[in-house]
Amino acid sequence: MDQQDSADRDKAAAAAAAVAEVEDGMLVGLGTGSTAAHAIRLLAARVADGLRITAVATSHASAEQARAAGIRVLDFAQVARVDLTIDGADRIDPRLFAIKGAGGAMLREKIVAAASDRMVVIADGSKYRQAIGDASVPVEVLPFALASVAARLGEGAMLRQVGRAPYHTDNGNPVLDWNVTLDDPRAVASRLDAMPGVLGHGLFLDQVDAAYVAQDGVVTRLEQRSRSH
Ligand SMILES: O=C[C@H](O)[C@H](O)[C@H](O)COP(=O)(O)O
Repeated sequence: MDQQDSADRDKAAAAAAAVAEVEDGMLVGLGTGSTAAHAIRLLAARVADGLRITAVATSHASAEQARAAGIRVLDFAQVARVDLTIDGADRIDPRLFAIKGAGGAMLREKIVAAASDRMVVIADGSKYRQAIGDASVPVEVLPFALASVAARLGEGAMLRQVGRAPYHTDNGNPVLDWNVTLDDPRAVASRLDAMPGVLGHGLFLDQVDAAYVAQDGVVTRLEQRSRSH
């Protein structure tokens, strides 16, 4: 088995562990990305077997996948609370600090995570580090503020592109991938949170309640002991 197959198997194993937490009657938040796609597939299989749930999605792609697989997806704009959200991450560490947004969904993901009683990250072992820090931080910016925010972030900020065109999120906004030192993630997050024109970013420092990380088929659960939403 090549490395990609084994990472994909680990993504599926982590997803299965999280999907096992879903109970009848729950409103489930569906994350975005290749690992979350496994969770949606496995959840749909449980729905086909009789599990009764509703869901909200953090991206158009996840909503489409879920609906096509038979999951009832509500409009999140009408939803105040979510029971359990299952989502991927680009980096996760033992503090349950995460970097998200390689797929551009971090703003909706953070909004849904903040509305969730429990937010669980699922990841293969390649995402796990002793401390987050070697991935750039995606920053979603109001188009009006693009140049001014890029100037404030400095040389480390690169406009995300698809081919030669600027990438746009599901919200219609551009993304700056910011290569920044993360010795003090809270200071970096506070700086971004306070910057006019920044709509959201991929540093998740207070949202993750638990993580399932799978390496070579072995799933490890990391649990945040005290988290108040
Ligand atoms: O914007 C995308 C999300 O934050 C994803 O959950 C994250 O990038 C992980 O994606 P994947 O499971 O495909 O590695």
